[in-house]
Amino acid sequence: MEINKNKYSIIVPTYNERLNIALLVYLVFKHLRDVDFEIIVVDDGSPDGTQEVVKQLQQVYGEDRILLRARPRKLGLGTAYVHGLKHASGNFVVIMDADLSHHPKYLPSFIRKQLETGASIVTGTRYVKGGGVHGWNLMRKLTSRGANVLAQTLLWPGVSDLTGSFRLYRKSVLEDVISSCVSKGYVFQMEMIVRASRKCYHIEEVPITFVDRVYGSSKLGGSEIVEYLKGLAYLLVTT
Ligand SMILES: Nc1nc2c(ncn2[C@@H]2O[C@H](COP(=O)(O)OP(=O)(O)O[C@H]3O[C@H](CO)[C@@H](O)[C@H](O)[C@@H]3O)[C@@H](O)[C@H]2O)c(=O)[nH]1
Ligand SMILES: [Mg+2]
Repeated sequence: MEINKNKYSIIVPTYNERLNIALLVYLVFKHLRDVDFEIIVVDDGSPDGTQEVVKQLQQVYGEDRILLRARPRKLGLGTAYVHGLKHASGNFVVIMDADLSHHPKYLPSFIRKQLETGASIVTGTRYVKGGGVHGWNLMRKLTSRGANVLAQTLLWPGVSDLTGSFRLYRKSVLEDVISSCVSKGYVFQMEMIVRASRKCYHIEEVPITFVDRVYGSSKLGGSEIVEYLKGLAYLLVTT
């Protein structure tokens, strides 16, 4: 097999993920053995001491492998990615959640898919054969499905999972797409992929199973849903 000379910057936004972050880091190292990567944790001043755990992980794995790029307070998921990206030294960037809903075991399939196809974006999808969701209640399932069906019908971007955030990007592409995004919260995932599709970037998908978190709770609230609907309307008129 050809040697993979790419470097992958894995951006992990955290807000109160003290109980998850160490396991996540351990699993990333376990599943990415022959790959050059760094993990960039963007913590928004978590009151639970997430940053203390990250500092301990830096002692174990090295400050060149685990980067802590904190912000003073909770400033939203979309802007956390923008912040992490500024510090990324890889030519590819992976974005994933800290709470193990995005399992690091899928990382090799994202990388393989990109190498095989030369895609600019590989997005994890729950909504094709081989993918799925575990552990969500009916309300949350309906919210996710509804959000996807709505955006799918109105914006037809040609991607099956618009709101998922487990993705691999060519860094230059992420920089380009991110600079045209206006949303700050969860709606960001949808805006990103719609804009990328409008810009005709090569997007591939890999199936993933999203398993609901064991520790802590979701930060997705009602206000995020309102923001999502606003974002959808905005994209509808502007793209
Ligand atoms: N730095 C930072 N991190 C945040 C913030 N809000 C959430 N996070 C982090 O972002 C990740 C996802 O947050 P969750 O609260 O666990 O989201 P979820 O409800 O499980 O939603 C997931 O699935 C959605 C699709 O159904 C996705 O849209 C969403 O991005 C996420 O992957 C976690 O690592 C969490 O700590 C924030 O304001 N700032
Ligand atoms: Mg989660």
